[in-house]
Amino acid sequence: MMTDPVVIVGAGAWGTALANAAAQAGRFVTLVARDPEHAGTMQAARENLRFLPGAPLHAAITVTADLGATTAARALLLVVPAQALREAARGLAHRLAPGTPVVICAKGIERTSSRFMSDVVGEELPAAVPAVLSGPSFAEDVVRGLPTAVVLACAQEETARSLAATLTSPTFRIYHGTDVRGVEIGGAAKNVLAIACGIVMGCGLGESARAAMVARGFAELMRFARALGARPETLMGLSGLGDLVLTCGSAKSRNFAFGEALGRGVPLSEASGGKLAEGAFTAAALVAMAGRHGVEMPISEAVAAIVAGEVSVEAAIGALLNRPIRAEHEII
Ligand SMILES: NC(=O)C1=CN([C@@H]2O[C@H](COP(=O)(O)OP(=O)(O)OC[C@H]3O[C@@H](n4cnc5c(N)ncnc54)[C@H](O)[C@@H]3O)[C@@H](O)[C@H]2O)C=CC1
Ligand SMILES: O=C(CO)COP(=O)(O)O
Repeated sequence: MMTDPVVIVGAGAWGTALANAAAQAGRFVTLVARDPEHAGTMQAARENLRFLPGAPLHAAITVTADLGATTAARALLLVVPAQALREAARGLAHRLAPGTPVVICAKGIERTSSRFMSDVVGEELPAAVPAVLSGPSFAEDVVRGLPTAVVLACAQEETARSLAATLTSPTFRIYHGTDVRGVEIGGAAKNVLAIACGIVMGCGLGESARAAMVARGFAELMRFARALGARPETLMGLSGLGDLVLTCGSAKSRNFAFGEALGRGVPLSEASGGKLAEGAFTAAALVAMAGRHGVEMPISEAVAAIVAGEVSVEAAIGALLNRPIRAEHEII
């Protein structure tokens, strides 16, 4: 098992929840916030009042804004929004020891480059060992110690196993694997599909329509993953099916809530309520990548067009409902 300390960069909701989970697993944790004032308040209040109020920080967590703390990391978790991951990784170059595992916890695709998160880390931190953590897990549940299961993938199987063992606990169960691409595709695409499910519910189309959306969304996710060289069984696991079930079924998901607001007619500029809805940024990159690989993703395309303001919710739903009916096995 890897020795301490675990360093977490990004003190939002997920970084805070993961800090508590790692501390529960017996690790000493340094949580690095970008904003010194936020770090100081968290360290003093022993709570993340801004992003995850109501959950006390474990005593084994130290909060700081000093990136120098990352130099001692034996394992580093990168927990910033997907579109900020490159900047955050760049800030760590020249600090990390070669071979340091960097566990990417963001769920998205970089929209300016259409790059997956592991590729961004590969470009910015070429001496690090990239790993990806994903799966059905609301920060609010994890920080309270409710039972959760996620998956951690790294191309080096032994590193995946060791990282998972370092961070796992009876209530935060980390499975491990080597299919980095599959795990990151599941996390990125489910956010886009959760927006679609939110739209369905916000429009009042009903639970049956939502179930159809989950099943057809899963089918397009599988087509995409296969074309990108991921293993289908990865997407049938926690990152993929597991996370679709969670985020397409709960208004606690920020992506779902964003879609639901759009479905209720809230303007695009207000629909997120100031919260992070990763799928809104990832949708266009996902669809562009699918296009380059000749993969049809009609639901994701509809979401991308809606969030780009190119089509109304009503027109997008009408287009989906009027697609030709084909044999189901031809389109899975
Ligand atoms: N909240 C949740 O339940 C879960 C979130 N995630 C993923 O984790 C990622 C982060 O999400 P949350 O923590 O929930 O978002 P959040 O909005 O709660 O917090 C984001 C944090 O990142 C910081 N940040 C932004 N840009 C930065 C930069 N360049 N350098 C350093 N820090 C920076 C912000 O100051 C903030 O502390 C997202 O990709 C999300 O999909 C994954 C699983 C669960
Ligand atoms: O990824 C998550 C749960 O697995 C969190 O979902 P949201 O980002 O939609 O809130």
